Amino acid sequence: CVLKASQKRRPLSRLLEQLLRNLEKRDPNQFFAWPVNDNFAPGYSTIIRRPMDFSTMKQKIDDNEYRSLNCFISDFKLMCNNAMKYNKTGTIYHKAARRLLHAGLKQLTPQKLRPLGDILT
Ligand SMILES: COc1ccc(C(=O)NC2CCC2)cc1-c1cc(C(C)=O)n2cccnc12
Repeated sequence: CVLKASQKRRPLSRLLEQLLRNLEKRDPNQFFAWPVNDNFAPGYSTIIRRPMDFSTMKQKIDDNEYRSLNCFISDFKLMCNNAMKYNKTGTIYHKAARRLLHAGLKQLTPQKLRPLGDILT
């Protein structure tokens, strides 16, 4: 059947949605699913200038804000680094962020992405 214009997704958007779903699986506690709330993280919005979370990344995909895979990867790194900056070493959030960053970047290596073909060029 012919896809309606609204259903037509850019190849990059379809790829990024797939990558996002795989990254979200590495966050079973959903610590990174939504923006961090200052009520649960005192002073968060003064310490972290550029907050990022998976729901915001999903919105940016839907709004076609990512011009490249690298921009997407930068937001993923920003999200993890924010958590390692705000939360002290040894906390569940710092450990979760380090684990998520490590596992996520392994999924985003050129070797893993090359099979996806020329979408990335
Ligand atoms: C969307 O953010 C969250 C959502 C849920 C939870 C959560 O379920 N925390 C329970 C585990 C012990 C309390 C924590 C967070 C959370 C993430 C973070 C991050 C990512 O820094 N955070 C920092 C301080 C306090 N809470 C959090």
